[in-house]
Amino acid sequence: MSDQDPLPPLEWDPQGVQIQGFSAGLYQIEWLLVTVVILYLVIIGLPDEGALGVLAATFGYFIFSLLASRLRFFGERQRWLLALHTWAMIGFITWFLYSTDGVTGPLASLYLLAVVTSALTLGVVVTMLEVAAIAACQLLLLHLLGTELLTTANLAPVGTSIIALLIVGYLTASLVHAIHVSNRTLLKMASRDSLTGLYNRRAFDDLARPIHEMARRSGRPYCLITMDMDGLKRINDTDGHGAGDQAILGLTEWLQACKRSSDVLARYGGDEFVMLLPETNASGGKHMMERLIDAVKDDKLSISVGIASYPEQGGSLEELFGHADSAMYVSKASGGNRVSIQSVA
Ligand SMILES: Nc1nc2c(ncn2[C@@H]2O[C@H](COP(=O)(O)OP(=O)(O)OP(=O)(O)O)[C@@H](O)[C@H]2O)c(=O)[nH]1
Repeated sequence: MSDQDPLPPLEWDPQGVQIQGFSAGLYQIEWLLVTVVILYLVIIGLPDEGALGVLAATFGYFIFSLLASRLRFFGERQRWLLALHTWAMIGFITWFLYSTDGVTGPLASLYLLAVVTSALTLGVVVTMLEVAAIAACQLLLLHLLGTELLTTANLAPVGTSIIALLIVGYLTASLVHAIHVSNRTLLKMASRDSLTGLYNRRAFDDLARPIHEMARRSGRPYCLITMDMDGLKRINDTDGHGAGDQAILGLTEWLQACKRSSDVLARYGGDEFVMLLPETNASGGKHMMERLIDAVKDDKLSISVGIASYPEQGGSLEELFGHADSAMYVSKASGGNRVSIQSVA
């Protein structure tokens, strides 16, 4: 979908929503980091050398966090912006350790904040890469502080803390992944019809609302179509429920074949389907449904269709549903297998 496309995404994006929700709390983690650092400086005192650098880095990091939370970077739900925050965290902690107590001091555990932030939002691979970056930073610190690198006494504490970060990062990211998987399954169960795999009524209502709002703001039309299969009860009664299911699945296939990717299709109830066609007026929707009725005849399927379009036939979704349903009943009462548009006085 291009940037100019007026339509909202037609798929729910649980991970995106989760990232957006997490971002609201991210600045609290960053301010916690700044608070711990300030407390440390107040209690232990500024280092003899490089005090100005420590203060400047702390102030700079505070401003970065403040601006990032104010600018609402995360409105775009971009993961790389979250990654940028964790890299800034790692950079700031490394600089602080360099200027104060060195690699193995108590503040080295602050790296945990970056690892947990990453594990909660960016996945196992990125988290492991960040732990590797922290290991590199710690080795660089040892080197810069003039410590002999290749001695067990110096490498052991760094190695131990890196292993701890690896375990915490891996376990947290794996658990979050498992939660994403189960969320996706739950979302699918809650939003899809089990027979056809189409959106159910609840999902359709959720997806239709932003399209309506978008059309209202842009003044562009959209078309709401309600459909009801003709004679499904007779198919069930004469050929069995399995044949009825096949008829529903057959119609679903035809509907999916004729719709555009931006159209939203749902099974609204037993033998009722509903479709929303963005950027389409009533006559566009009518042409499409007449072609469909013609095509499904070959499969001995028959449907009654009602159409209402925004803004011609109503200013709200509820009104449009009312008009489309009335039109559909007109089609049904006229013998079915036809399309009707209710004229609005
Ligand atoms: N096989 C099958 N039948 C279903 C399903 N959901 C609803 N039905 C049946 O579909 C039938 C719908 O009946 P009606 O509303 O009278 O619709 P119809 O038989 O198509 O009659 P008209 O709408 O008047 O043309 C009912 O008998 C329902 O039990 C389903 O998932 N599978």
